[in-house]
Amino acid sequence: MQRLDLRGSHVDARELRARMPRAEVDVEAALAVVRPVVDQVREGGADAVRDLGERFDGVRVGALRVPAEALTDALAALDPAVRAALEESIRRSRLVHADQRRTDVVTQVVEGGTVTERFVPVQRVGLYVPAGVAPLPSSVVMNVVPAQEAGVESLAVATPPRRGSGPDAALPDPTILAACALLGVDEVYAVGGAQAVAMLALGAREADGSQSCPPVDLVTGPGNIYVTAAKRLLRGVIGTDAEAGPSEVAVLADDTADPEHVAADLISQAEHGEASAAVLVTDSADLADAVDEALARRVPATRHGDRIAVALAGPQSLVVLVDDVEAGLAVVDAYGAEHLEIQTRDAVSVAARVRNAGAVFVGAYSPVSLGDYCAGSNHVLPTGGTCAHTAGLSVATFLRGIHVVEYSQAALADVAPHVLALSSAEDLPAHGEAVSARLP
Ligand SMILES: NC(=O)c1ccc[n+]([C@@H]2O[C@H](COP(=O)([O-])OP(=O)(O)OC[C@H]3O[C@@H](n4cnc5c(N)ncnc54)[C@H](O)[C@@H]3O)[C@@H](O)[C@H]2O)c1
Ligand SMILES: N[C@H](CO)Cc1c[nH]c[nH+]1
Repeated sequence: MQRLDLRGSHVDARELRARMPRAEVDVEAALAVVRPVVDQVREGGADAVRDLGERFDGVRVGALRVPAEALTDALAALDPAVRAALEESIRRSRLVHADQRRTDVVTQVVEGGTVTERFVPVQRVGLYVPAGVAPLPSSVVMNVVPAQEAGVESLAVATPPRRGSGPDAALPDPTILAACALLGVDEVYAVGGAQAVAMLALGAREADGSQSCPPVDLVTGPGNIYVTAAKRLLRGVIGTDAEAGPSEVAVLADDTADPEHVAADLISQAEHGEASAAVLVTDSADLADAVDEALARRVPATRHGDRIAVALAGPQSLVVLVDDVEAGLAVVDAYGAEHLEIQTRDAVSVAARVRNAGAVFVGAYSPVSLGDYCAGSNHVLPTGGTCAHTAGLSVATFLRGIHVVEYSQAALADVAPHVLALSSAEDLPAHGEAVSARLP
């Protein structure tokens, strides 16, 4: 990996941010691809979705919605070890997400005047599950469990169809289907990429006028640049979660870290694809050298070594040398990684001081891939530095807090002079008149 040596230099947060590279993800170019895709789905409905699937996934899907038997067959055929793993992942995820449920909050503002924040689930949501480079059944769990725990009534999963011409071609990956079945999800569409986001957002009708996919209110889930660009383009028509694009890991480590662990963790996220980012921030040049040596050994030996090597050699991946862990904290905060590992002395207190990260993994035995599958935490996390303003997927993503205001006449009369003063300050007297009309 390339090196950035910040030792001895005092760089402020803004400059640090500018010097920490990201993958060269050209969202503008992706938007140019995605805009006509969205227009085509808007105008052509279900047939347009089929045409786009044929173009981008190399397979023409008949029924966009996966038949119920395909879901039950996939579950019946699921490898028992994978089934047990998915069940454990679901169980842990439910524990964490059930604790995120919100109860209504009633605030007595004055005698006779209350404001209640009532948490209401989004009615219908679309959950995107990636399957381009690799099918991600774990992303079914990460999308569906928080939506279910929030109490969402209607949820639809969209995921790309498989290429080829065998009996299962044009159906999604069978483990993804089995995960949906395990979670009781029966509305699954064999549609991927930007056309999936457009179909979920706009709905898709068949040529005979029947509704193939009713539109949703919110689309969540990770995906590649086209999925991300479509979510950005359709925001407003639908709500969206964070931009969960190409995976990233940053490791803040000192000389107590095990270089084999660090190398294995950097490789694990680089495995997602050539645009993935792996960053090591350390005050130990010896550790940096040992990690480089471990990478040189491990990358060629692992199954997806080719794409990992591209990701690690890319401008988005690097080793940053700093004076001490304090300076390292400033670097990782400026970078704002999707996943941040703390492998230092006193990792718990270092982790407690992190301000920007999608999720933080503390100490030697909390590798990022534990969070990908079975920690109980959510793996749909903000990338590209968007953790500075947006959190990863949780029950809160699927809830809206609605304020319910209830004042008595006396409580209204009490505050009326203030309302009248503000309405006249804003030159909106009718606002004030709506209050005075109620008072004797
Ligand atoms: N941040 C997170 O929380 C998180 C979690 C899991 C995965 N991820 C990321 O999600 C991404 C998944 O991407 P993926 O590609 O494997 O799967 P994907 O399902 O997101 O994308 C595949 C789809 O992209 C469309 N597509 C492919 N090439 C296209 C082109 N040239 N023009 C238009 N559309 C095209 C196709 O329709 C295909 O079905 C990875 O980058 C991974 O790192 C992120
Ligand atoms: N690392 C991904 C989040 O960036 C999540 C994932 C799914 N499968 C494996 N990993």
